[in-house]
Amino acid sequence: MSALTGVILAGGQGRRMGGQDKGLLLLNGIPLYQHVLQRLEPQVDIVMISANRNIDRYQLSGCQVIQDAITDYPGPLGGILSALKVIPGDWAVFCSCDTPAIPLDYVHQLLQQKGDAPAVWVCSRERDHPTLALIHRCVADALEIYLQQGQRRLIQFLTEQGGHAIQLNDDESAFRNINTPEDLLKVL
Ligand SMILES: Nc1nc2c(ncn2[C@@H]2O[C@H](COP(=O)(O)OP(=O)(O)OP(=O)(O)O)[C@@H](O)[C@H]2O)c(=O)[nH]1
Repeated sequence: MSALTGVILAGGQGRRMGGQDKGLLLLNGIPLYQHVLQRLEPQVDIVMISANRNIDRYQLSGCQVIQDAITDYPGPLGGILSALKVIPGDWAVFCSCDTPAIPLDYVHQLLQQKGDAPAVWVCSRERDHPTLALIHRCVADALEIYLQQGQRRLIQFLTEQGGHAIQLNDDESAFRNINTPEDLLKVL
């Protein structure tokens, strides 16, 4: 397999967080995206960060920062498309910047169980987590058309491409994501 790139999705608007850049919020004194970076880095060959503001702060991590080609906050699929266009290998594995306790083997589990699918994503016992996804760059052209049509639904797109969910049985706390100030207080 060619180089596997991990991509931290940190390009959202954070409306439920009052418009703050969620990836830079401090959890135990460390920016949220750094928690993800620490857990993702050992699982992949390269890490890139998908961000649309505070680029210089994300660059301090030493990772390449990719900005969305579509500029009006197209949602996670916009970050996924921009990343698929620049990764050096065939596959990228994605993770939201707001999920600081991702399993240390989720990439391994996705790789082991993907079969021939061009895209797989995590589901836990409770729900789907489509921003924890392993995606082949062959879907990039179809994704560009999907976004040009104004469509934004991640699971729908991945399913149309022949993708499927893979269930991981880790404790639900591994998949907890932080969307609101209350969520942040709960994990502090
Ligand atoms: N590159 C990129 N990433 C995004 C975009 N929108 C969301 N994301 C990322 O995708 C993940 C899930 O995003 P959400 O929590 O649904 O959206 P959000 O904009 O961060 O927050 P809300 O505005 O409160 O929904 C987060 O890691 C976001 O940073 C976008 O337009 N571009």
